[in-house]
Amino acid sequence: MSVPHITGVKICGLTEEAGFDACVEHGADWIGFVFFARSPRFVTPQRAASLAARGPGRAKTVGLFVHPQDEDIARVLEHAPLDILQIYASDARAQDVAHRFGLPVWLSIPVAGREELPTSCPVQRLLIEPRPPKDATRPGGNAQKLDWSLLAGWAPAFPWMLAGGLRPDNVAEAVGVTGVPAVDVSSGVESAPGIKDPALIASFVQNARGVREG
Ligand SMILES: O=C(O)c1ccccc1NCC(=O)[C@H](O)[C@H](O)COP(=O)(O)O
Repeated sequence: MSVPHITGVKICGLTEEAGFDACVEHGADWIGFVFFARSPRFVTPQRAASLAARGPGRAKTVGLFVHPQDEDIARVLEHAPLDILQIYASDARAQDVAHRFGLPVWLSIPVAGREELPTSCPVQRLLIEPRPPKDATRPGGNAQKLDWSLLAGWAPAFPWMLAGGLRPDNVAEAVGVTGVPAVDVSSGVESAPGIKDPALIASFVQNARGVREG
């Protein structure tokens, strides 16, 4: 008998209580805080700490950093209890961060074609997402969808996650087409940039998981 595999769900870019509480209530696996100042989802380390203190339930907290210096990460960790560091950086820098901070590191990999899919994982998990538009002001969180057909039949031996343009109404198809073990969403569960909608969070988690449950 095969054991049902449940899709992991990360909700990224929490800034306020209602959204945070909805992630906990609906059983998100990971809750992300964005420490990139030019993002509408930016939170201070103190704000992230105060949200996390509400009790993340079974969820783990993920801190997102863009090409961080060690001091940037250390300053956040002084206040906010992060379980995982998600970074935009080179493979070597990501490994360096993992060694320095002793925390699992997830590395974002922008992809535009099948030839860019990674063949190995230098850290604990890779986040596969689309390359940002040329005029983007941030490398992720742009509600831009990857061509999922690039991932059909891709079955790496390492942990990975799909991000970019996912929404409650397309996540089941994304999981079905790609077979991805975990998904990441930000814009698709927002009522306005930086403001999460609890009802969209509920639907997203349910639809992401529905593909493989039951
Ligand atoms: O969200 C941001 O503002 C952001 C800023 C800088 C780097 C990354 C950022 N977001 C990354 C993510 O939240 C995830 O990759 C997300 O699932 C994809 O975003 P979206 O397409 O908005 O769902």
